Amino acid sequence: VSTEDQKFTLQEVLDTFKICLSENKEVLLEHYVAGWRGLVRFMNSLGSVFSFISKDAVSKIQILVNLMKGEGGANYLTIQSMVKYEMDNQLVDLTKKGSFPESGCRTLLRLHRALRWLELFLERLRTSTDDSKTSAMCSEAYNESLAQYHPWIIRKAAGTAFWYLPGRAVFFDVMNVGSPEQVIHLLASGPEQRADRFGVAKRSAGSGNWLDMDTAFNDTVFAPGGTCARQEALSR
Ligand SMILES: CCCCCCCC/C=C\CCCCCCCC(=O)N[C@@H](COP(=O)(O)O)[C@H](O)/C=C/CCCCCCCCCCCCC
Repeated sequence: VSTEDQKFTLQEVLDTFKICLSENKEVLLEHYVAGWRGLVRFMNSLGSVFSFISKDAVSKIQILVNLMKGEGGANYLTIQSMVKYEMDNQLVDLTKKGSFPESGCRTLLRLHRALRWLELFLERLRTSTDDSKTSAMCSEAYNESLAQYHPWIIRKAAGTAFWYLPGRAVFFDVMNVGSPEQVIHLLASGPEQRADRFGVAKRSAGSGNWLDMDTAFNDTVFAPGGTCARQEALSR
């Protein structure tokens, strides 16, 4: 049995995100990428109807891996060093069809927004009941997060794929953490604990969500002032 085929648990994936955070509170890209690989394995185990979604995640993971392994790899140890390097060297595309569609900043922001969807979805799963519909939970979480960044055609395709999601019991099963009660217990840790778990905690008091990368970018990476414009540009 190859490593790829071995059973994996949600706990392991969450732990991988947890160790993203270095002692000096920087986010280690290597572990962030490893966490994403775990999520892709979950997605792949849910059926081929989601392959267009996992393919996009995989290609974005690959962009980060290529940057980490490339000539400038030393600059891609942490999110903070990556953003500094790309901003200092004008490697970030600031227009919709810019020169750097595969910048680390742009790519990571998109992946990180997807983690916001996951946060919202897992919270719904935690508070759901036996007869709750995963398609509705998924769709609500999507509409509250990623949908605002996606064009109509992607929203439509995502909405269609959600109808093919397995039921709540299957989700609990693939998490591989034990009984439904144990799953709920795992998911029950408060937002602050989850922040640590995913390793991308908010940095400043008063900011919003634990996975609000836009805030994290603001607080930790971009120089004070003028940050909104830069974020806007990255969002395109
Ligand atoms: C045991 C827990 C179960 C959960 C298992 C799933 C875990 C996976 C976590 C997240 C998956 C979402 C990955 C999607 C990345 C999307 C990044 C993105 O926004 N890409 C778009 C923009 O990119 P650029 O064109 O600007 O480069 C791109 O256009 C998107 C293309 C694909 C469609 C994305 C639809 C997203 C749906 C999110 C819900 C995922 C449901 C997965 C099924 C469980």
